[in-house]
Formats: sequence, C-alpha cells, structure tokens
Amino acid sequence: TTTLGFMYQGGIILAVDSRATGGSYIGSQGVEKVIRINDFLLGTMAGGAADCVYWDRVLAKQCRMYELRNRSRISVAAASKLISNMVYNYKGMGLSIGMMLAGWDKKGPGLYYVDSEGTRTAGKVFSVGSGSVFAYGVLDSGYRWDLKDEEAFELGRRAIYHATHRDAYSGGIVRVFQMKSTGFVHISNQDSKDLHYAYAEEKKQNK
Ligand SMILES: CC1=C(C(=O)N[C@H](C)C(=O)N[C@@H](Cc2c[nH]c3ccccc23)C(=O)N[C@@H](Cc2ccccc2)C(=O)[C@H](C)CO)Cc2ccccc21
Repeated sequence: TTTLGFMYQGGIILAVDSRATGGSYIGSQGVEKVIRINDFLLGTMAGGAADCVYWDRVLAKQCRMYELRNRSRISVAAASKLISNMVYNYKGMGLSIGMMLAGWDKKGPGLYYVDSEGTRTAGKVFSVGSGSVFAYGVLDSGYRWDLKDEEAFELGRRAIYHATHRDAYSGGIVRVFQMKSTGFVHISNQDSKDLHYAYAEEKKQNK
C-alpha cells in the first residue's frame, strides 16, 4: 500500500492506491483505502486490511455518537485521539494499522498520522505504507505550500503512481481526494496503467 496526505494553501490532498495483498498474491486491485467518516473527515488505511476496515468503522460510529451527544461535529484532533487511544489498548497484541485522518473543523484544516504502535502526530506532509519511500521521493521534491489546486492534485497522483511502479505491494487505481472548508471532494480515480503510458508519453514530448 501507498497512501499520502499533505496540507497546502488550497486545503488537504489525500491520494492512495487500491491494492490488497496476501504475501505475493494480489487479493484485490480495487480496494477503497480512503473512507468517509463524515463530509468533513476522511481516513486512509495501510497495514492489516481487516484491522484497518474494522477500526475505521468503529471510529466512524464513535464520531457519529459524539455528534448526536454534543450537537456538533467532532474535531480532527479529537477523532484522531479516539482511534489512537482505542488501538493503544491492543498494543503488542498484533494490530497493524497506519492511518491518516484529514478533516476541517472550527480550527480549520487538520491532518494527523495515527498508528497501532501508539504514534499520533499532526503534520503537513505524510506518506504511509510499503510504498511510502517511493512516494516521499516525488512528494518532497514537488511539495510547496502555495501549490495551485491542479498542481496539488497532480503531485498526489504522480507520487502514488511512482510508488505503484516500484512497489510490488502497491498498485491498481490511484484515487485522489481534496478536503476543503466546505467538505471533501473526490478529485479522480485513474488506473496506474493508464498513468504509466500518460507519463511515458509526456517524457517523449519533453525530449
Ligand atoms: C483481498 C482483500 C484483502 C486482503 O488481501 N487481505 C489481506 C489478508 C491483508 O490484510 N492484506 C494487507 C497486507 C497484509 C497481509 N497480512 C498482513 C499482516 C499485517 C499487516 C499487513 C498485512 C494489505 O493488503 N494491506 C494494504 C492496506 C489495505 C488493504 C485492503 C484494505 C484496507 C487496507 C497495504 O497496506 C498494502 C497492500 C501493503 O500491505 C483485504 C480486502 C479488503 C476489501 C476487499 C478485498 C480485500
């Protein structure tokens, strides 16, 4: 898996691949690794698939219960602390979850990394999963706070594509989402194969 998230002047970009593996067996090429908790909160998934899918659903329920009890949406910081504390109870028992929470609350945009080891940290740029080393190479060299929207979408897409090209455990569809003050927007779904030939063509043109 390769997932990434970065904050910029236009909001937050999330980009992920869609491969699931069991050893060297490819279990699926069409997994949804960005899950909607609500219109102002998205979560990404890397690690044990069942762990990720299960605990994301638990988080979604807890966030909804918070809304009903408090008549207001939960903040990104509080939602990330909920999942962090829940999985921390299982530390050392074999959970494997590496996720990002991206959202917009009263304080504005929020991006957190949370994992099953107990790490919970806010930041501006993250990449999580087996292909994150490849994604960081593209992401860190292209990242600027003042990227335009189209440039930001393309940076997320290109970073995930390069990870799917080099990492055997990443592949399938490159999915890009944007989080703004008005909620999230699904930007694009593109097969990494189509991106491969599009980028190859681009190289030929630039020769
Ligand atoms: C075939 C399949 C799934 C599958 O192959 N499950 C296996 C057992 C699984 O958990 N694979 C992990 C890798 C893995 C296997 N055993 C583990 C033990 C500990 C930690 C990780 C693993 C995976 O693909 N994870 C994805 C993330 C993911 C995949 C599917 C759903 C959520 C998250 C990912 O991180 C990259 C591919 C690199 O591993 C999961 C799933 C969800 C929805 C639809 C189909 C499938």
